[in-house]
Amino acid sequence: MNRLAGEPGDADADVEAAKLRAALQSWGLFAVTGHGMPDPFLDEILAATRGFFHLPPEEKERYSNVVVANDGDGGGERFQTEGYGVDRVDTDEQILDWCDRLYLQHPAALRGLLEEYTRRSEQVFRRVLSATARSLGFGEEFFADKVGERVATYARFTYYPPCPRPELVYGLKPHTDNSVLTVLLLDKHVGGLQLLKDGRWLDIPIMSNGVFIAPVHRVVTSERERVSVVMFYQPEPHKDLAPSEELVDRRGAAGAIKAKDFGDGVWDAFAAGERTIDMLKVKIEQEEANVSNTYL
Ligand SMILES: O=C(O)CCC(=O)C(=O)O
Ligand SMILES: [Fe+2]
Repeated sequence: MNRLAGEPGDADADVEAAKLRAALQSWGLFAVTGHGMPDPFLDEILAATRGFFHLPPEEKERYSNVVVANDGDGGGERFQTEGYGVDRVDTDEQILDWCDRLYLQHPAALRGLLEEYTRRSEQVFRRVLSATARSLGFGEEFFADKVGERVATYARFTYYPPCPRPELVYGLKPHTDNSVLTVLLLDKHVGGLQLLKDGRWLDIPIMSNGVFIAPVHRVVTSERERVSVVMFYQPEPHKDLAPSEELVDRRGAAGAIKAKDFGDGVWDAFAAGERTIDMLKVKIEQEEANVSNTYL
């Protein structure tokens, strides 16, 4: 991490940025070292995560992502993105995942740790973002300006229970994340994360630090339990998502979509097992159709 920082024109930082670019273009994932977060601190986060998921079901249900529906229809239940439980199930055909999640709500035991982790991993995120811009020959603020000062950070804790038939079910089905960058804190003892590269699924070896992910990935189950803590970084909700003019020859048909609209739809893509980028293309086309209809 430290080597990525440098004044404009700093040759060492340029060399590191070029390595970063190569990693992002070929793999979309890399291990982060030198981030300054001590191992005991990261261990504590993983232990607290495991501790939460080991609580009796009735304790965890206090954070449930299924809540009473206040839709005036006389009761019923409704899924909300936040909270503890399995992901939303839309159809009988949907591929289910062998995991429990805790998203955006944080029990007291995790809160303090998460605040500290949020502060420190945002520094990692910002440094990588600047280096990414640098590696493409832009000023360090190039992407940071697009993301905004108050980056939206979503923390997700995932528990993969021991699975007696790992050959039958994924921990998490193949997907891409919808974040600018994802910082992933991996279980130190049990692997399972796999990455799709040139049509083949490759195991990501266990590393003691976080990694960043952009490509299609999935998690396989095993007979041992596993946890992970994921931080998704997204632009401020009012920001436009669009290809940077500097990065495309011609803007062509690609339009913009609000970061919020994109984020709101990501569950649909995940539940359907679709790539987020494909969904983004469809959304942009729809938005453009709506705009042109307005002017007809
Ligand atoms: O648990 C992992 O290693 C990956 C989790 C993940 O890909 C996600 O939550 O989007
Ligand atoms: Fe993911």
